Amino acid sequence: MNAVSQVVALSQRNEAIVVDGLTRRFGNGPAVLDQLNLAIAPGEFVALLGRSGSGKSTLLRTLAGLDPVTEGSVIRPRDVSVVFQESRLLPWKRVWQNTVLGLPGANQRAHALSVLEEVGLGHRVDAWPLTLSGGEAQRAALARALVREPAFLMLDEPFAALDALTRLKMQKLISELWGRHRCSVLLVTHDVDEALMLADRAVVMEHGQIHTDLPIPMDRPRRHTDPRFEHLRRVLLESLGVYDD
Ligand SMILES: Nc1ncnc2c1ncn2[C@@H]1O[C@H](COP(=O)(O)OP(=O)(O)OP(=O)(O)O)[C@@H](O)[C@H]1O
Repeated sequence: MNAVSQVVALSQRNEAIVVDGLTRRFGNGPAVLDQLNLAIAPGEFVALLGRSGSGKSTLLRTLAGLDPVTEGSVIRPRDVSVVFQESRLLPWKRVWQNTVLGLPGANQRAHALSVLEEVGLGHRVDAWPLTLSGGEAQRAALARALVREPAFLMLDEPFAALDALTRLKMQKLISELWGRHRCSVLLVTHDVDEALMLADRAVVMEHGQIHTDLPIPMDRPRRHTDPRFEHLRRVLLESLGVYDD
């Protein structure tokens, strides 16, 4: 069985993500996603890059079921969570209440506490969202995503608004959480180094399609000093058109 049929077979057990010939248009405009194909294996970490306006967020929103499909098909697990650039916490609910919002079942607070502890926010469980720092708010958003134990976690530039040091800490946290939960991850990022530090594969979008699909065969934990890092960075920057003109 080849790799694609393996992924298709797994998708029939609701564990993989398979995007087949996906097209998305807004009104009569050009296709933002143009017969796009992408497969993500269970537990795989994929970084999605591309120039501004190349359709990354549209792809993610479509995968999350937030945007309709014009043509083609999307197969994905039922349990998905999305973390956006801004935390989207409800300001009138405490952090722990935000974390378990909408979840059924008893022991909600204990459940929230354990996941908030896991993301390093155990000391802020009763805080109001507006009193959190940017990094803390994104930790809370991650806790809210993880508490649902998603089979597929989508991250849309979750660290873009954070300062450089907080961003590095959050990358480390994501790497640890993924190591523990082993869900499939799609991370939208503009940051080539972030993709190389975290992902198994980096895919680059262009003209509504996947233009580059680059495996990142480096052991974890990764170091910027790994000699393969510089080579992969150059390949990715080239595919993003950084060296054009
Ligand atoms: N609701 C909408 N109505 C009309 N056009 C839209 C809508 N949402 C997105 N688009 C268009 O689709 C294209 C892709 O947008 P998208 O936000 O997916 O790009 P992106 O790669 O995520 O960009 P960025 O990196 O700047 O966030 C853009 O040309 C955008 O104007």
